[in-house]
Order: sequence, then structure tokens, then C-alpha cells
Amino acid sequence: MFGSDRLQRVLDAMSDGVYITDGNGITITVNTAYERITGIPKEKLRGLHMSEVVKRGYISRSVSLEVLKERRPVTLTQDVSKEHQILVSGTPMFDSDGRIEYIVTTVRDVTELLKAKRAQEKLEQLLSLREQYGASVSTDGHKEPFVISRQMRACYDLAKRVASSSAKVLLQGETGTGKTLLARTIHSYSNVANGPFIELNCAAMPESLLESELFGYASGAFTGASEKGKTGLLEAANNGTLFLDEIGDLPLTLQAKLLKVIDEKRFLPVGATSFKQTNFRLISATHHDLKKLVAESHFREDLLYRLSVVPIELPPLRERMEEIPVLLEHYLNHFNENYELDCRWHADVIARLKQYEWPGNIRELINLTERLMVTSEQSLITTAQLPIEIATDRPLGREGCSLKEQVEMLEKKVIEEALLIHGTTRAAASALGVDQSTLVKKQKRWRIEQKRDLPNDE
Ligand SMILES: Nc1ncnc2c1ncn2[C@@H]1O[C@H](COP(=O)(O)OP(=O)(O)OP(=O)(O)O)[C@@H](O)[C@H]1O
Repeated sequence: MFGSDRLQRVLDAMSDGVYITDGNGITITVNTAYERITGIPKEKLRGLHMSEVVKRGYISRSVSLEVLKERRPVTLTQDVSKEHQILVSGTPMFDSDGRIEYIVTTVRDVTELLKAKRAQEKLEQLLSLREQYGASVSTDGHKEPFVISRQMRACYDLAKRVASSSAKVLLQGETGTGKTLLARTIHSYSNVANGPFIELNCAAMPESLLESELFGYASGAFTGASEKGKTGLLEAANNGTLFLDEIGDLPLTLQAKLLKVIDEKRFLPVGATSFKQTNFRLISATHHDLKKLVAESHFREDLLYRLSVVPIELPPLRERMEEIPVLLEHYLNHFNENYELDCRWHADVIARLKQYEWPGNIRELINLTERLMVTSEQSLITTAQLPIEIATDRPLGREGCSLKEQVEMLEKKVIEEALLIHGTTRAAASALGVDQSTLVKKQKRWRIEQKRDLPNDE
């Protein structure tokens, strides 16, 4: 057998650190690799009880004490300094009476490994954010916009002209007029077209969530925060485009923070102590009149100036009627293909739809087309199938209907229209200021069909 001197030389020849204690947890020896990895000299440890080693702050936790308690092998990670983490595995050696005689612990420096793991996790977070917020929510599979009317041509020409500059663009227009599609077009013509396109709807979540989505947070920033921390969209949009939809709904505190990000090109994640640099093309959109919001003190004037270097106003569909037949034909073909149908428009339908106001604009037109096609019993779609408020200009209030019936009819009509415009029960309920469950109950009671089931509905 080896003498203790020779045994020590063997231990010192090993590349992993080794720490040996007796059955009481008193240090017998450590090897040279242990000294190198932890920076603690052998002489300071020899003869010390493991609880004393922890007490003196040499290590954060003792695996030998855990092994003594558990009487089985234990593995854990320890911090030996701010920068260094080690993976420690302790194994008990029993004598013939089943008493622990020695605890042999091996130690491996995993700092670089953990760094690589964290970098990998960060990259995964970034990619998943880019996928989650970068995917188009378009339901029609139509990526190339139709630019038919003179007004739309002017919008698209201006957008393409400014796309290659870094000027911030503010898109204004009613819901469903094509702001998101135009933002995507600007991105695809810009110098950052190969970078990510990150889209965030500022009206879609409460302020606290919105802040952590945008800015991200440091690990353990608040109770319930993920251990790993969270990458924010400001970082995910780096070298790409950040599209802030419904910017008019951004709370004032976040408006101030966004202003700083725009000016300084850096930001502080929630709970972090150091700034992160970021550089992105900013496009924002709103259906609000931001000047009015400024006058009402709901929107910062300085932010409005920063955002609207190039303002582009998208006209509502009712002001570009010549597009309606082309869009109706395009989406008819699209859904014919999708549902393997053979539908056609009756000329009267197109004529009627050209007169309609389209409060939900192109999105409403797409939803109505799909609904008429999938509910139609014959391939020719006629005016008889149009919803009453579109088919005729007849007001409600019919003879022979009680007030209750008329109120119910009106309620049904409003819900139908909200579903048509917003597409999901959640969005429709939020627009009408009622609970989603209330809206679903009424929808079921009146058997209002929904045109499409989006994955985030219900
Ligand atoms: N010029 C166009 N040609 C064809 N389809 C279009 C055009 N503009 C918009 N659309 C389609 O209309 C739908 C609504 O467009 P988009 O989401 O861009 O509107 P939006 O103004 O951003 O709406 P919101 O304000 O509600 O976010 C989308 O399905 C889009 O693909």
C-alpha cells in the first residue's frame, strides 16, 4: 500500500480537486488542484472542522457536512468567490461497522461551463422572443400588400423613401387599415432588413408586465421573477426594428423611460445595476389622435416629437372604395383555396359592400369574407346572406317588437360587430368593456358564430 506521503503525491497529480475529511468532518488533506481551483492554501484547512471552514467564509456550503447528515453521496455547486463556481461531489467511505470513516470530495471548476450555459440560455431566450414577437399575426397569408388607391400609393411611396434612413416613423390610422403591414414593409426596405422585426402591442398588457417585456429584468429582481432573469424586447430588437403598436396606450411612466432609451440608446433592465446598449429602428402606430392625448396630458409632447419624425396617415377603407372589389376578390380566392371551396360574389354584393362604412377596415372585410364563405349553402354569395346592417340601411326599431327585444337585438348586433372587427372573444370583450365570460355567454345564447378561432382565444 501507499504511505501517506506517496498518496499525497498521487492526489497532487490529479487535475480535479480532492478534499478528504475523517468521519467527524475534520479536514485531513486537500490536493494541489483544490488549492489552485479555490485559491485556499492547504495549511489553512488541515485539521479544521468543515463547519469552521464555512464559518470562516472559505466556502459557501460544505458537501462533507451534507454527506455526514445524509450518509450517501451528495453533489452540489459552491461559490468560492464572486466569479468562481465549483461542482463538488462528496462520497462517504464506510468501515466494517457501517460508520463513516472518510469523506472523499472531488471538485471541478465549472465557471466557464456555467458561463457558456448562461450564454446559451440567453441566446435561446432571445431567439424565442424574436419568434414570439416577430411572427406576423396576419390571418390571410397575404404578405405583399395591395397598393391600389392614390392615397395608399402615396403612403407606400413615402414609407419606402424613408425606409433606408433611421428616421422614426409614426403610423396613424383606424384599426385594420394596414399599419402593421406597412411597418413590415418599411422594415423589409430598411438597412436592418436582415435583423429582427419585433412587434409589441402596448395596449395588450398591464403596465408592470409591459415594462418587464420591454426592458427585461435582472435575475431575482422581484418575488416570482425567474432565476435566470429575462431578456427584454429592447434588447431583442437590437440591430432590427421595434414596432410599438398602440403607442397611445403606453403608460406615462413608460413613456418617460422610452424617451430615455431613444435619446441614450441604452436602458436599465428592471432590478439591474448596469445599462445595456441597444440600437434599433423605431416604428410606432396608433389609432388615437396623439396631439389630443398630449392636450389631455395623457401623452408626452417630447415623446410625440421624437416618434413622429415621419408621420404617415393611413386612410380608412371607406375613403378608398376602389380597393374593395380587388380585396374582396383576393380574399375570396384565398379562402376558396384554404377551404377547398368554389365561392363567387354576386355583383350586387360587391356593389353593396362598396357602400358600407367598414369600421373595422380591411380586417373586417377579411373576416366578413371568410364568414360568408364558410356559412354559405351555395357557391354564389348574394346580398340575402349579408348581415342586416350591411344589407340594408334599415334602422333597428321595428314595429311589433318590445323594448326588451329591441335592446337585445341591438346588443346582439353590437357583439356580432365587435367579433367581426376584433376577431376574438377576448379582444371583442375588452373593446366593449365587458368580461370575456359575459360575452361568451351572450354569444352562446344568441348563437352568434365566430368567424375564426385564433389560438389565443378563450
Ligand atoms: N394593402 C393591403 N393589402 C392586402 N391586405 C392588407 C392590406 N393592408 C392590410 N391588409 C390585411 O388587413 C389585416 C389588418 O392589417 P393590419 O394588421 O396591418 O392593420 P392594423 O392597422 O395594424 O390594425 P390594428 O390597428 O388593429 O393593429 C391584415 O390581415 C393585413 O394582412
